[in-house]
Amino acid sequence: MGIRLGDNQYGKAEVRLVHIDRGTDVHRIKDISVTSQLRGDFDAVHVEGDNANCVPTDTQKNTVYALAKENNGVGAIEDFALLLARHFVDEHDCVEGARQEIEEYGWDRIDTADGPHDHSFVRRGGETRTTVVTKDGDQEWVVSGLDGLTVLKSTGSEFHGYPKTKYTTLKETTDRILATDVTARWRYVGTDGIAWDKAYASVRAILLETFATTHSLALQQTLYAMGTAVLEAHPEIAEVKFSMPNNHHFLVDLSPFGLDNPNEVFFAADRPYGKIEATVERDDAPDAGRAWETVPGFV
Ligand SMILES: O=c1[nH]c(=O)c2[nH]c(=O)[nH]c2[nH]1
Repeated sequence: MGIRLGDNQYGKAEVRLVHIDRGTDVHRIKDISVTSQLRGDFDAVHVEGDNANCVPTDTQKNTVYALAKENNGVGAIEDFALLLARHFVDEHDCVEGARQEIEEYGWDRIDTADGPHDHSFVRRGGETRTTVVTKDGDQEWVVSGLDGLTVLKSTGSEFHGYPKTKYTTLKETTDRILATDVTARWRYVGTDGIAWDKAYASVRAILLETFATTHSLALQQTLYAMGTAVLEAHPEIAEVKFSMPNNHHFLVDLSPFGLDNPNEVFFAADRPYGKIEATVERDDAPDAGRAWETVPGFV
């Protein structure tokens, strides 16, 4: 009987780190969650319980904190994830690759009567910035993105012309609310010379601008327009993946109360919701390699 260990990776998940830059009295805060995973020659620990090659997950956690200090802070999460991945692969012969995932939670300065406060902050909405660095030997891939970018337009959205069957009840509309929570992931080509923070701010702004200014005939069309606008402005990005709920707003029937309701009062349903997912990609994009992998072989 032949049984062997297949694909595997291990590490510490959701290492929460807050770094305060106290360089001046105007402090800066960075708030992240790091999930470190190592890949390599780990047969012995799985098969025999021989830990000689098993870099403890506790050490991986400590490394996250120590490198934040030695690096004088986190910087762009893409740079910090690359730093961690390179550190683990360089430090241990048995570590052949790594997957370093970072989520970043934004904080804004509290606006006081005397202006933005030096060292008091308020969490920025439900939005999260993300990155995943995958390293395999000398090869590196960076996939960045955002979760929870909640947007709504109160007009400028239609939906009609779809097939009708005996089960169709949906009314065609030329004026509806369009609302979604954008989850987006974009794959960078290479890692050198990319101004990660600038690129992130630009992609986010393009997503918002395009959502706002596209007259929508379907959420699918809006999604495609958003991805196209990102790729047109960013040659260093090869593809963008989206997952976007269609957060339905149903017009409430107020006729029992003798009231008409010309697109003013809505029931905001939380479920079920449409779930619209697509990749917008360049037809000449370089191969994605292992960029989208979670566990190799599991995708
Ligand atoms: O933008 C939309 N796309 C759909 O696929 C769909 N399906 C649906 O019922 N409403 C909508 N709206």
